[in-house]
Amino acid sequence: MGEAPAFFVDHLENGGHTNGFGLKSEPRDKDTSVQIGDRSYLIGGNHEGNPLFLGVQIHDKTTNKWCVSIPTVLGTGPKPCKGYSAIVLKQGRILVIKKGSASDDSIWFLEVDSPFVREQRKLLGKEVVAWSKGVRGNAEKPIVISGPSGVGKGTLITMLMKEFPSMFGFSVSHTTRSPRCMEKNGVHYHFTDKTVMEKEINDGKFLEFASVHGNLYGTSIESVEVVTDSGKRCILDIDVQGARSVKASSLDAVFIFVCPPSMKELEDRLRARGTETEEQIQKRLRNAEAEIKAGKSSGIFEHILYNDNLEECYKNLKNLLGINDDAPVNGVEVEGINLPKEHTVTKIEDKIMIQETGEATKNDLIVLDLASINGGAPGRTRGIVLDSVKSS
Ligand SMILES: Nc1nc2c(ncn2[C@@H]2O[C@H](COP(=O)(O)OP(=O)(O)O)[C@@H](O)[C@H]2O)c(=O)[nH]1
Ligand SMILES: Nc1ncnc2c1ncn2[C@@H]1O[C@H](COP(=O)(O)OP(=O)(O)O)[C@@H](O)[C@H]1O
Repeated sequence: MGEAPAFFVDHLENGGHTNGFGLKSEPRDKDTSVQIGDRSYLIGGNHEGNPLFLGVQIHDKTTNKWCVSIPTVLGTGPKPCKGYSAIVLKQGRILVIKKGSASDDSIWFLEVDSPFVREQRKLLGKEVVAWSKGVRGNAEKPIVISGPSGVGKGTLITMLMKEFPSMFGFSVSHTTRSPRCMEKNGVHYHFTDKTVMEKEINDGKFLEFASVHGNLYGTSIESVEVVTDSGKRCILDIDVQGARSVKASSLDAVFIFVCPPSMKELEDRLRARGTETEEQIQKRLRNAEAEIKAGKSSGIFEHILYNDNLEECYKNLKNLLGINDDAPVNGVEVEGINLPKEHTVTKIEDKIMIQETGEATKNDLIVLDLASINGGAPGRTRGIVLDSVKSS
C-alpha cells in the first residue's frame, strides 16, 4: 500500500472556521494539525474539557466544516503538553511526538483510518479515532488462551505468572457473572452490572466481548493497556468467540487452545473444582463440545495444547512461548532519551529524524526507527527503536 504524503500544517487552512463543539479560538501555537485526504486532524487542547486528555478534532475540507461531534476516542491518549509534532504514516496512522518529553511518554500514534478504527467505526456507527502509545524495545505479542471451562487455563496462567512475575501480566476481564468465593474484584475479574457493561461496550471501551454460559464477558482496551504499560506480556483468558474477535482486530497475538484429555476428565475436573452448581456444570459441559470443535477447526489457534499431565502441559506451554531455562525472562532494558522541546521532524522511509533546534541546541540527532513496529490500537504500538546520534 502506498504511503500518504507526510507534511505538517502549523495552522489550519481556512482560518476563522467555526465548529459545533466549542473550539473557541484559533488553533494555538502548541497545537498541530495534519491533513490526510480531505480531512485535517487538529491535535491539541483537551478532550471534552478534561485537562488530562489531549483533544482531537476533525475538519472536513470538502464542506469546510468541523465534524459536528467530537470523535469517540478509544484507548488512553497522551496528556496535553507544551507542544507536538505530527507526521502521517501508512495505514491511516499519525505519529505524534510530545515535545520535551521523556522517551517513555513521547511517542504516540493516533489512528484515524487504520483497520481497527474502521472496524470500530462500523461497529459503533460513529466517528472514531484511537490512541496507542509507542513502547520501545522488542516487546512480545500478547497471548490469547482459550479452552473449555475446567480444562486448566486458569491453572496454567497462574503457574506462568508465578514463575515469571516480571514477564507476564493478566488482562482482567469484565464479567456479569457473580464472583466465586475466592475471587477478588479487580484481580480475577471486574465484576460488573449488565447495564453498565452494555453501556461501556456501546462507548467503544471493549476490545472484544461475548456471551458465555449465559453471562457477558469482555476485555476492555484499558485492561490490555495496563499490562503492556507495565512492560509485561499480556495474557488473555477468553472464549473462542472472543478469540475470533481479537484475531480480526489489530492486536497481533499468539493464539493457544487448551484441550482436555477426554470429556470425562473435563467433567471430573469441573466437579472437583466445586465452584459451580450442577446446572452450571451441565451447561459448561454442553458448551465444551462445541468449543473444542471450534477451537480445533476454526483456524484461529496456531497452537493446540493437551492438558493431561499438568507439568507436561506447562512445559509445552513454556516451550511454545519460547521460554526455556537459558532464555532471559525480563523485558528489554531501554535507557531514556528526552525528545527536545524545539525540534524539526523529517521522515525518510521508515526512519523519523528528530533534530533539535533553537539556541541551546546540542545538535544531537534522534532517529526513530519504525521498521519493526507492531501492534497498535487497541493496546500499544511496540518495538520502536530510538537512537541518539552524536553529530561530529
Ligand atoms: N470473550 C471473552 N471470554 C472470556 C473473558 N473472560 C473470560 N472468558 C471466558 O469465559 C468462560 C468462563 O469463564 P469463567 O466464568 O471464569 O469460568 P471458567 O473458565 O470455568 O473458570 C471461559 O471460557 C473464559 O475463557 C473475556 O473477557 N472475553
Ligand atoms: N492437568 C490437570 N490434571 C488434573 N487437574 C487439573 C489439571 N489442570 C487443571 N486441573 C484442575 O482442574 C480444575 C479446573 O482448572 P481451571 O484452571 O480452573 O480451569 P479453567 O480456568 O480452564 O476453567 C482445577 O481444580 C485445577 O486444579
